[in-house]
Amino acid sequence: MSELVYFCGTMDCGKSTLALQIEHNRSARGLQGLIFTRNDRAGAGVLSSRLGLSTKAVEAPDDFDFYGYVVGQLSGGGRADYVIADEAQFFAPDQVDQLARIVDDLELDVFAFGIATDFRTRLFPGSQRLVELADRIEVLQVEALCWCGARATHNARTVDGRMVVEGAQVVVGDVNQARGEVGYEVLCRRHHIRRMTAAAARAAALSPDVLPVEQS
Ligand SMILES: Nc1ncnc2c1ncn2[C@@H]1O[C@H](COP(=O)(O)OP(=O)(O)O)[C@@H](O)[C@H]1O
Ligand SMILES: Cc1cn([C@H]2C[C@H](O)[C@@H](COP(=O)(O)O)O2)c(=O)[nH]c1=O
Repeated sequence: MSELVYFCGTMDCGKSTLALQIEHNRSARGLQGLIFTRNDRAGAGVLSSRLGLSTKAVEAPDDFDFYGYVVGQLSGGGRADYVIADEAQFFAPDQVDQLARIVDDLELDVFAFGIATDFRTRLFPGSQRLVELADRIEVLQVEALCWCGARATHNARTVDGRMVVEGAQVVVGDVNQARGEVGYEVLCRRHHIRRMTAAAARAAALSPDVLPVEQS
């Protein structure tokens, strides 16, 4: 039975790496997949992982018809044994419906990868639809960690090093960005709610308010 599987986790937890591994293992056995992505940091038409691996992919903008594309491939004599879709949080809800239709009508497995929530802890529309429609939701095994050592469950956005909670939902970027740029940091819920990034925690630890009082 074919499945729509949604692999989700925070930024930097290994989703794209897993997508590349699934692709590698299946193509090593002679299967042929269709690989889609949207807004990968490495540029259009690329699925890339921070481990340095990447592969070519079909860029899927907002008006892209996943179902139509796969049907076009198959009816044109092409092969498609499975589908991989990275950065799925950026897909429109209708596009996630198309992915489900690929599973149900064309009987192909679809493996979708993406973060669930944005920098304000709100679900992306595409992620919400994946939660609603997926046969299976898999949370990645390798945990990204908050600076405090707890499992990171949320994505924070920083501007010039400070955590922000207002702004456009979509801003392509990365963790560990230089000062002055929009960046991201993964945090546990406790520290996301307190807006306590690693830099803020360091600053608080150095603050005179928390230094021990000298004994006279
Ligand atoms: N130099 C490194 N050595 C080992 N593992 C690394 C290194 N750099 C990144 N990684 C691993 O890659 C993960 C990020 O993988 P990636 O597929 O790019 O994440 P995602 O797609 O979820 O944002 C990190 O959590 C870490 O486990
Ligand atoms: C939290 C958050 C993230 N993004 C962007 C930043 C990155 O370009 C991607 C996530 O990619 P990754 O491979 O999972 O690291 O999403 C965004 O646009 N808005 C957000 O709120």
